[in-house]
Amino acid sequence: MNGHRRAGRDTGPPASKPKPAPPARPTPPNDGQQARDAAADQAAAARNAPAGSRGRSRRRRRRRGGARLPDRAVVFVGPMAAGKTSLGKRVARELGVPFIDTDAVFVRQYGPITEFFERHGEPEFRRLEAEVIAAELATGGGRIVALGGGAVLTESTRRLLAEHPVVLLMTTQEAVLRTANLSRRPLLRDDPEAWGRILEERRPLYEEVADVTYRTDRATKEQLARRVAQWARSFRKRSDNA
Ligand SMILES: Nc1ncnc2c1ncn2[C@@H]1O[C@H](COP(=O)(O)OP(=O)(O)OP(=O)(O)O)[C@@H](O)[C@H]1O
Ligand SMILES: O=C(O)C1=C[C@@H](O)[C@@H](O)[C@H](O)C1
Ligand SMILES: [Mg+2]
Repeated sequence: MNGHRRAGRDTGPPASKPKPAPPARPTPPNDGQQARDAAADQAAAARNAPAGSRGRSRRRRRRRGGARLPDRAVVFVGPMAAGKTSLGKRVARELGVPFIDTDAVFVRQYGPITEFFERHGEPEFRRLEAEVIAAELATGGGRIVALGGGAVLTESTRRLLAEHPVVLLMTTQEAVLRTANLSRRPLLRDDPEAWGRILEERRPLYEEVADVTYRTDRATKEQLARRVAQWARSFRKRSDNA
């Protein structure tokens, strides 16, 4: 599992694997790849099924009856501009649950993040960001919560994530520089190439908290939203089985 603490599909570290230039987005439908992705999603769901429910008949029954989203936040983490906000919104729509973006909650409470960084510095941002996240995760009910790119730096946040299904979104620096609006991201505004360096520093933390990884530079938002929604419906934390 390439260092993942819990089971899930890991499509591999994008920055360190030699690979052909990524296709221009949106990625054209690729039936072979889609079939492989669907099979991988089902395998991940089966691995995470509650103890005693891994037989084929139980899985079939669950598909027919429609698996339910866990009664808690499904959390999106990942590097800056990987797609946590835009994909999170789509997955929430797909599942019919609320979407919360903790960066947006922060902005409502404390003002624009770029200005906050300039006035108060990163440590104060992290302290308040962790408070915002803890408050959101304490709210029950099925929903999607997208975190800021650096939220996993805070240990108390990582501890809270152990109780939630966590989706790691990964992409490449090339894709980010092509698509993202860097002026809204204070850590990248003056040095866009810092994206890769920051990712390498944070990668172990992302992998520590993640239950599953999806690459957002290899499929359209629509394709990914369906896959992630399906995964979220069938995923159960190991602690749920006790
Ligand atoms: N397949 C995809 N999935 C998600 N986002 C994509 C995809 N393809 C392109 N994008 C684009 O990537 C950009 C970055 O997305 P977004 O703002 O959701 O990232 P983020 O992870 O929330 O970033 P931050 O860490 O700064 O909050 C957006 O312009 C989005 O439309
Ligand atoms: O990766 C980061 O450190 C950040 C990502 C954004 O989502 C914001 O939370 C903020 O700009 C910091
Ligand atoms: Mg975001």
